[in-house]
Amino acid sequence: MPAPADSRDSLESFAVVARGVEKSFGSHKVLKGVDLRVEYGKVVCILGPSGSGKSTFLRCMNHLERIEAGFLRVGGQLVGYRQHAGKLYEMRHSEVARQRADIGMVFQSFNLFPHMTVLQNIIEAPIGVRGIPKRQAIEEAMTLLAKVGLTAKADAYPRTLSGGQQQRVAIARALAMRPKLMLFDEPTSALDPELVGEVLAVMKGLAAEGMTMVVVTHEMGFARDVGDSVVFMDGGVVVEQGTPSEFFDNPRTERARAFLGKVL
Ligand SMILES: Nc1ncnc2c1ncn2[C@@H]1O[C@H](COP(=O)(O)OP(=O)(O)OP(=O)(O)O)[C@@H](O)[C@H]1O
Repeated sequence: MPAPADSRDSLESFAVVARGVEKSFGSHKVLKGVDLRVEYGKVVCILGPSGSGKSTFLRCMNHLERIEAGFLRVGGQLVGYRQHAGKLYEMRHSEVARQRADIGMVFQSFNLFPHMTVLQNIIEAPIGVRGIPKRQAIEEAMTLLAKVGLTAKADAYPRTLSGGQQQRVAIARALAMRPKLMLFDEPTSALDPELVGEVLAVMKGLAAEGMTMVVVTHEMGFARDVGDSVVFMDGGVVVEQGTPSEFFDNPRTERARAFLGKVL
């Protein structure tokens, strides 16, 4: 059970505050006390070797994984837990759903509904979860499709789209919920190399608009060019956090130097 929140970290000025987050799968401790702060309007890129716990940590941010120690706040609210009379209680499913509505998530594998058109994929949650009138949801979806360059594909089914197009739809679908925070879990890892650029360009546009973004990525160029800060994870902890130039040009730890030596 996570420890009760520390009042110093309940600052609303941070989009995300994590302190001492721990998570195990069986006897395998994957997160061993992760600390992180993300300011509103910033792009934080999480880098690190395979198996270092990056995706697990990201999934904790919207309670897709339940943390076991430490605490995690998004938008000033504890993720997945409610505090009452000094005790913590895990949220009911409906409360978690309400909390997740403010947090957009884009996965490596797109996860579009195959039996729905692009437009239906985008309007489903705004109508069903947010209660937005259908006409308005369609108008907003078309604006988002224009933003990701896919106006012409509104009536297409996902299977007829390239991976890059499907991922751009997935981004539009997440944005349709008007999230305050966007989480990206290796959004280009499943794409053919020639399709990576179109997805990164959409993400770069979002960053320029001031969207708060946490991005787990193996795209070092994106982290360097678009990230406001880079978080380097290894062995279930944050080993370094700094500006991209601090990290890429002057890594402080041997572990970061070894990682960069392999990926650059
Ligand atoms: N649901 C799960 N059940 C059991 N083990 C898991 C589960 N999810 C992740 N793991 C394990 O936790 C460890 C960290 O996985 P995670 O996906 O967070 O790493 P990562 O840093 O994102 O790696 P990659 O860059 O390869 O995606 C790995 O050893 C993985 O096998």
